[in-house]
Amino acid sequence: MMGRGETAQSETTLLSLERLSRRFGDVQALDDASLRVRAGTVHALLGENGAGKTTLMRLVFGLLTPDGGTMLWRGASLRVRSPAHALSMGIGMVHQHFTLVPAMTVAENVALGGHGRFDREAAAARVREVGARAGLSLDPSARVDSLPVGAQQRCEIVKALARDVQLLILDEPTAVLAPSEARELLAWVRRFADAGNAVVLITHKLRDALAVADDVTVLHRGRSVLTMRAADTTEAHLANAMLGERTIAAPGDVDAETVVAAEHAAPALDDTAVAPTQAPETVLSLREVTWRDARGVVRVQRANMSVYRGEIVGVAAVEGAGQHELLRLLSGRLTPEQGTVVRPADVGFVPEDRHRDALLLDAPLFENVALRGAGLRGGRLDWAYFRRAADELISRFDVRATGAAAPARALSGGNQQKFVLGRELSGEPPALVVENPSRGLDFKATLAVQQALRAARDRGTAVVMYSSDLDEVLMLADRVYAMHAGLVNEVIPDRDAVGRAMLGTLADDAPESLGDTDRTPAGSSA
Ligand SMILES: Nc1ncnc2c1ncn2[C@@H]1O[C@H](COP(=O)(O)OP(=O)(O)OP(=O)(O)O)[C@@H](O)[C@H]1O
Repeated sequence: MMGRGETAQSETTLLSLERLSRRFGDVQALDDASLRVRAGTVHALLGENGAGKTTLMRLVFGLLTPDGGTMLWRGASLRVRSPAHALSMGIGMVHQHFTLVPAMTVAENVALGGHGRFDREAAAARVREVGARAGLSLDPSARVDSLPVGAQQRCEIVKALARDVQLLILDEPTAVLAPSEARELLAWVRRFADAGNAVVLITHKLRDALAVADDVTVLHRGRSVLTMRAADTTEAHLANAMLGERTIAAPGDVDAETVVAAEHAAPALDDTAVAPTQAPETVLSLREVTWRDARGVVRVQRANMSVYRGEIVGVAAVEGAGQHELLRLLSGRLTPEQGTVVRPADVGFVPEDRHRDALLLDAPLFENVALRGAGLRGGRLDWAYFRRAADELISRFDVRATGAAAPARALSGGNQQKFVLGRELSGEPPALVVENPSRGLDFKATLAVQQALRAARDRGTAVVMYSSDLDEVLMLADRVYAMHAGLVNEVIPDRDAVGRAMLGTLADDAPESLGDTDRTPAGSSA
């Protein structure tokens, strides 16, 4: 079955995709896409939002069939009927949106889709065994919905490994992770490949790609435009390939150097912001706000916070510190158990899980536009207006979609994110709360989103943004609140101080702590 090159393991081609094509209605999602994955390697698959990366890997995992082209697995023709079939051949995939059953335990999820009767002890033992072998620790009896996102991802990976996969496809795995978790995951990816397996890593982080991958392939509008050894290329080169032939930047376009500069941008305070001359106008505020989850655990404890007109307030926290709940209290998605929330009727909100919380996937885009502010409207809906608004949003935010009538499901992950952000910004709400706003976006879209947030701030919107990437918080925020174990404190926007406050190691009386009392914005004379 194997190719003739198996003497040197790294020369054995596990998966070979030749000139694949796939169309959805009017959209040619793939057109001449090729990829060769060698055993023992990590292969980074790069490309702009909507370039066709996920579609290509769905062909391999049996979720879609190609219109044309050839797929080979260990040198033999590959026809995949279903994900179960792919798994039985040794091909696994972890999606951008997890497919675990939240109310079931880790062991139950891992056993799901296997054969024979469910044996709790055997399933738990299997999770422990696979986890130990891979160095991915997991409690088999934990319910998935009680796990932080990093552990949910380990569960997805262990689920694939329990089926003895040799090729693991990871679709933007680090997008949901905190930087330390991302480093751990990439180190694991390297070890898994070194053991003779292979990984296809879809990522928007060029630095990660170059750090961990042996080979890289760049897709542009459904075509492979570059394949090389990672050691022979640079971020600027890859960025150019991702932007296609437009290497000379058009006015307002982003060039590769800007991209690299953006990726390496040192966290800096935005000292160009105009200092307000009058007393700042509070748009959002929390006073002694406490919130408890269904199990009685205090997630937000006596929080005090003020957000003024025309500023970006950054929230910095490690996973599970209560930031998820804090953002929902600020945007009116949760009601406090104690304390007072003051907010305008209209608060734009971009939740991190756009699939679950922000979109009706099977509804057309114009109906998804109408979701915004639906609770505030009475009476008839002006559909012609929503169609026009959807068209405008598609062009303004560079959403790649066939039009306002396309269902949200037909958009690539990054384009869904751009659409949701554009929708929440439309109508210029007085306040905007965003959670991981650039998750899943390519570098060009990330810069565009950061620009859009700054522009909203400059128009007077009170913006609250949380990002699991601390550098992004520091780069965008005028003021920073750090959260640790449900406690909210304003901290000077300095990397070390914020980092320590996130870990709960910053004492209240430390000079960097601004305590939990309100401050006027920096530079204010009030
Ligand atoms: N089920 C579908 N129906 C219609 N169009 C689709 C469908 N799935 C994907 N597409 C289209 O195919 C193109 C490629 O999408 P794909 O999800 O593969 O991109 P991607 O490179 O993974 O993007 P991202 O980085 O944003 O996740 C996009 O234009 C998308 O709108």
